[in-house]
Amino acid sequence: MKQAATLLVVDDNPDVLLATRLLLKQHYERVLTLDDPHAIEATLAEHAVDVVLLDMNFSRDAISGQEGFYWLKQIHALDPAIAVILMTAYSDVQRAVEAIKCGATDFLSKPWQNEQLLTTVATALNHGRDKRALGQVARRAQGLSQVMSGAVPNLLGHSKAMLQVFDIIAKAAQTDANILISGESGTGKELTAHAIHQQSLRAKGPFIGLDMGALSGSLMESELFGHKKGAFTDARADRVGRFELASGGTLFLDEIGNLPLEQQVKLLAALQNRQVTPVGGNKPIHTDIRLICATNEALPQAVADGRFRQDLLYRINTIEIRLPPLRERPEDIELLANHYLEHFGRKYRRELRLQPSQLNELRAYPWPGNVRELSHAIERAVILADGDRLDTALLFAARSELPVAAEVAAFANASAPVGPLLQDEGEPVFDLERVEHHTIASALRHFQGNVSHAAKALGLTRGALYRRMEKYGL
Ligand SMILES: Nc1ncnc2c1ncn2[C@@H]1O[C@H](COP(=O)(O)OP(=O)(O)OP(=O)(O)O)[C@@H](O)[C@H]1O
Repeated sequence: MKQAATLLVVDDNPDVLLATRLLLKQHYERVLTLDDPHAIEATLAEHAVDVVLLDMNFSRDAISGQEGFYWLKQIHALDPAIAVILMTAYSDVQRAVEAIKCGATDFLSKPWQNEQLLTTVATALNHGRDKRALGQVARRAQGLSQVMSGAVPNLLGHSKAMLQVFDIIAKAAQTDANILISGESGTGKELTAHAIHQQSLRAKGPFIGLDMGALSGSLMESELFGHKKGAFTDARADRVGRFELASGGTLFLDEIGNLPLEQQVKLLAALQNRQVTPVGGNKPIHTDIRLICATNEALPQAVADGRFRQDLLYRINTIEIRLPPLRERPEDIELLANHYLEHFGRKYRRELRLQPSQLNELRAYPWPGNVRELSHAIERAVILADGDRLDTALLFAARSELPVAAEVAAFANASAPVGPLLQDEGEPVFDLERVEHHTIASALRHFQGNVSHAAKALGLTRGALYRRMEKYGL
């Protein structure tokens, strides 16, 4: 049986090309030949070549062998993992050593025995594959260290609604089905995606996330599929895309509703064909991922509005998990609040307890920012607590800072001038930080805790808004 490999023979002697091709064709799936080394670049761009057999002497400079060295360097500049065997009729040990030092995998002197040629090609092929695999591991490791975060907290809850969620997670985790997680901001969609990955057969593989709310369309494409050096102005080196990084594991696409239509087509094709082509490249890369998407908007509505492709929605929502907002599961508040109290108590070395009346207030509050808001509220109250008691006012500090309706209305209408923030006595506030804090709180309140929408209205990326929310404890 022929081996799946592509070989390229470059020699300006047509007899050598014919003889080599006839011999190698019996053993390898594809054998390409070139009589002019200037065509090497175009050939390598078109085909994934594993081994090049390269003549050392072309007509320009028939005996020194320098031309062979020149083309060897050119090949490795295009793809350092290609195995190159140099061939010459003027063999000597000195040149063999030089060729290997310059990166050739092996050296072959003409005329050769067929057996000798086949053994050299087979060895070079293995060598090239090892080198390619090592390169991929190194590139993936580099990419992974950039996108993987640290330990992930557990998904907590004992309400009926959350028990149902845990049940779906356990069942879905055992399959490779695509999963769509929906829910308001801060309900734990990302945490749920981690939980699925950790319980799945891919748990030992990578978990790679990408927030579609934080990137522009073209950047998203390059992040998803990778890019080749020179594909666009800032592409100074090849970049591995998240699809490739997630191979063997899980790819988590947050805020999938923000993916522009043009990129939706490409994502659909990547999922259907199980391969991606980096931006500026032409060689598809096979991928093996489980896809989990998250959204805090109703995608069927986005489909009805013509903003989201129906075929893509069907492809990504084989299993749907809806995370209930915290206000629909007040039974979970005590568990979560005590969890965060202990967590932040340890972090800030404070021993604090919640009073039953405080718990009742926590249960009654609607938590538009869901679990994220609850955790921030507890963290702030722990930091600012006096003695061993939590101050109820501190727990709800964010609530008391929420803006009045008139300002929300002004904010909602972008064309209406928003007047200065007024203190109680009617004096304008010129403290930028306070104004920023107030405006962000207004936006979040107006969009009912939807971070993406608030970020868009504020002209910030979701990442930038989250950083400010952390800063102001929102
Ligand atoms: N059930 C839960 N148990 C413990 N922590 C939770 C739970 N749900 C959410 N959290 C915490 O709340 C915060 C927000 O969670 P996460 O980022 O998963 O929410 P999200 O729905 O993906 O939010 P967004 O849509 O804004 O990205 C995180 O700190 C997370 O650890």
